[in-house]
Amino acid sequence: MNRVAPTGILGFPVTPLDDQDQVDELALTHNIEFLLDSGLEAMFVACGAGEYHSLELQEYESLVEIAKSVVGDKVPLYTGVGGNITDALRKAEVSERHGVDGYLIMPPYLIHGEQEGIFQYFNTIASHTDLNAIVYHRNNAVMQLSTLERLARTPQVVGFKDGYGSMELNIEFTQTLGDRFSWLNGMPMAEVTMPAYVPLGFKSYSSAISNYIPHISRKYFDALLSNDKEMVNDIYQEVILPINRIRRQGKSYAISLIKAGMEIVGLPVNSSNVRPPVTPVTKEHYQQLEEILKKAHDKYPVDFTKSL
Ligand SMILES: O=C([O-])C(=O)C[C@H](O)[C@@H](O)C(=O)[O-]
Repeated sequence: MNRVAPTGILGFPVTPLDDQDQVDELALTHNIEFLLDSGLEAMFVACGAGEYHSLELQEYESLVEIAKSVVGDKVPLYTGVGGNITDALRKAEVSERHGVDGYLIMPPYLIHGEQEGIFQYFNTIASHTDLNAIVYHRNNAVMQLSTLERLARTPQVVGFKDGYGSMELNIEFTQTLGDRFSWLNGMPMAEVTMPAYVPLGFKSYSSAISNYIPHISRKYFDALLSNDKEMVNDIYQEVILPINRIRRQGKSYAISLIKAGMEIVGLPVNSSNVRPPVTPVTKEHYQQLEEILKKAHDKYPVDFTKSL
């Protein structure tokens, strides 16, 4: 097992649902192919953006199976596990059976734990299979350094994904644990905070907007890495900030705004089809996103150039 977490722009495909609330498998295949063709460096299926919270085991398994058949060995494939720990262990087994590279361990369901409990939660799931594991640091799974240091002794744990946003903790972690982990930015619309994360050694991020404008995510990340401040600023002002202003206005826009963006650019997703408590984007926000994307495509037409 290659004990290295993926770096670069990480794709988090949504789970397309049809009008009968069934997973639209053809659409999922198409969308993953689109992300691969756009040069994303890894695929994370059935995670937050993939409506993990609402998937039953059979649906989960078919998502993993489809993703594996499309992704093959082209890029690393990760799944989401977490929530209810018993359920997470079953999903970890499914992931292993289908030969994926690893899983992202999302926070426990609802309950808050002490640091010992958070350690046990992550460690139990990470050591349950031989797959790589990335721990998702956010909400009710916020760690102190000593907890992360303990997890560093578990070989399966290859990555730390921050969705909490404490720069103090991030600096403490990266300074102390350095190369032991790959550091992933998993903040809401991670492009927004990536300029602050790159200097700390975060070499990758989960990108919601890469589901519909992957070429702009790429241009932005390349500009960040090459210190092209003008390009970073242009894309920030023209695309990232305006989309994020909409994103902040909807509690479930981490999912439904992605589906809206995909529908607007012509990908096979019905943005009204989401599962509660997620709600679709309002008409007003949908139209605002349409305008932003139109301008963005005029200024940054699609090209499939992968960074070297
Ligand atoms: O678990 C997940 O789906 C993610 O972390 C990806 C999201 O797109 C996240 O980066 C966000 O909320 O923008």
